[in-house]
Amino acid sequence: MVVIAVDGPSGSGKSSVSKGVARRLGLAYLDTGAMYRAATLWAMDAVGDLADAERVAAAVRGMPLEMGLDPDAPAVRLDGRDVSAAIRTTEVSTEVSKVATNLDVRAELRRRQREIIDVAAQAAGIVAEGRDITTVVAPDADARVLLTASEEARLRRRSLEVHGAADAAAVEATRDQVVRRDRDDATVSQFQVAADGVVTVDSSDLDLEETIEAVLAVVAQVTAAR
Ligand SMILES: Nc1ncnc2c1ncn2[C@@H]1O[C@H](COP(=O)(O)OP(=O)(O)OP(=O)(O)O)[C@@H](O)[C@H]1O
Ligand SMILES: Nc1ccn([C@H]2C[C@H](O)[C@@H](COP(=O)(O)O)O2)c(=O)n1
Repeated sequence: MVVIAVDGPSGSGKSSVSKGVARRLGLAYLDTGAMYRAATLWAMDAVGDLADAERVAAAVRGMPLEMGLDPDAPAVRLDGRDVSAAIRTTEVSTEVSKVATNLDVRAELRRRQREIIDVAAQAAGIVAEGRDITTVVAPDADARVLLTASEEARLRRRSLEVHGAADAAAVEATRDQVVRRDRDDATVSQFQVAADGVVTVDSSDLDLEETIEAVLAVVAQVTAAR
């Protein structure tokens, strides 16, 4: 019965590290960014114009979303259809901040995220990751971590993931998905500086396994101190 909250900027490693921590501790895993991506896909189909804040929020309130919580297969379903791949396209990545900065959408997704976390907390527990989990969605989580990495490291990682290379051209092609998106998202969430009681883990010079170990060490330390 443990709740672990992880926030951080794009490419800091939140998803990979949170899944690793959930696996190691036998916990559920919630990718809240995937919920914003699913909302974007749903609103693109249902509304079209993502600048129409009221219609987008109404569509999201009616969105039939199911979040898989298995860290080995966190499937995302919309109206029964597996959209795990469809929510990761460049189009959704480019548009998602328009939906994530809609305050009525945030209120609806926050309500759903809290419900999922509350149910999971009655069982083994959960690792939930995103931009506002440590500060807004689950500020009472047992362990709260801000996962950071230098802009250079984050651009290199995302570039390797998307383009299979980290040369200057590939890094430039990735910049919008990392730097511009963080700038837009930071207008509604605080994920660049740790809030009070949130422990920062800087993964710039760590590999994935070392980062998972560093987060597990924070969890062990803060839960032992309770
Ligand atoms: N410590 C690390 N060292 C090297 N590569 C890493 C590390 N952490 C994550 N990565 C790699 O960086 C890429 C981005 O990681 P991930 O998708 O987990 O980041 P994220 O913070 O969830 O990003 P976003 O918020 O944009 O979805 C992945 O290819 C992942 O394997
Ligand atoms: N708690 C959250 C989670 C995500 N977002 C926004 C920020 C991103 O642009 C988008 C997709 O997230 P990603 O899959 O890249 O982690 O969703 C947010 O505002 N709050």
